[in-house]
Order: sequence, then C-alpha cells, then structure tokens
Amino acid sequence: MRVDTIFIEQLVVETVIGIYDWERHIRQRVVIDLDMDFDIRAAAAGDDVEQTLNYKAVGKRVIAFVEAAEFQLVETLAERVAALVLDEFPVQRLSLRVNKPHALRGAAGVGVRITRERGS
Ligand SMILES: Nc1nc2c(c(=O)[nH]1)N=C([C@H](O)[C@@H](O)CO)CN2
Repeated sequence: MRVDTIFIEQLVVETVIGIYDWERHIRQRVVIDLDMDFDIRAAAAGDDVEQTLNYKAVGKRVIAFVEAAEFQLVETLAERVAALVLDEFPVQRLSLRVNKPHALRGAAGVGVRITRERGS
C-alpha cells in the first residue's frame, strides 16, 4: 500500500517538563518531529491547500499546546500531542518523536518515539 507523509521536522518549543523540583520552575526546549500519514494526491491534482493537511495549522496547534503544558515525562507529552493531532486533524496514523536536548550529559538528546493510530 502506498502511504504519503506530511511531516513537521525539528519543531522547537519551550515548555515546563521534567521530574525534578528544579525543572518545575523553568522552561526547557523540546524538539518535536511529526510524520503524518496523508494521501496527498487530491491536493496535488487540484493544487489546493483545502484538500490537504495544512502543516502550518498543525504546527501552530502543537506549539500552543506544548507551550501551555506542564508535564513531568516526555512520554506524557508525546502521547498527548499524538492524541491531539489525531482528534483534531484528518490524520489516521502518525509517528512522533519528542527530543529533550542535553537532558543527559554526554548525549545530544533523549526522548521517545511513538506511532499511534486513530481509534486504537
Ligand atoms: N523515560 C524517561 N526518563 C526520564 C525522564 C522522562 O521524561 N522519561 N525525565 C527525566 C528528567 O526530567 C530529566 O530529563 C532531567 O534532566 C529523567 N528520566
């Protein structure tokens, strides 16, 4: 089966995130990658943004949600962002990566990568 992807890469957002006391009082950077299954053929045929998944609309919604969030775990942030995109946009399936850069000394980043489907 052919699957097209609309993606948002390296979306940088500042949020409250972390399990330690000191992390509850600061904002830290997370970097989000989002790969969304979407059949682009109709939009391409009509050259029409109304027939596609508007990545700007998705990105703005994700930024607003993450900026307002105060989760402890990157796992929770990933699950909630995935649920939001599946609920609010015509996406059947997505993969999402949340990277918390420099959270672990010696590592460029740490985090989670998940794949979720609508209704599962
Ligand atoms: N699996 C996880 N492990 C850890 C998390 C997390 O969100 N998921 N968070 C922390 C701390 O907040 C850390 O990022 C602070 O540097 C530790 N382990």
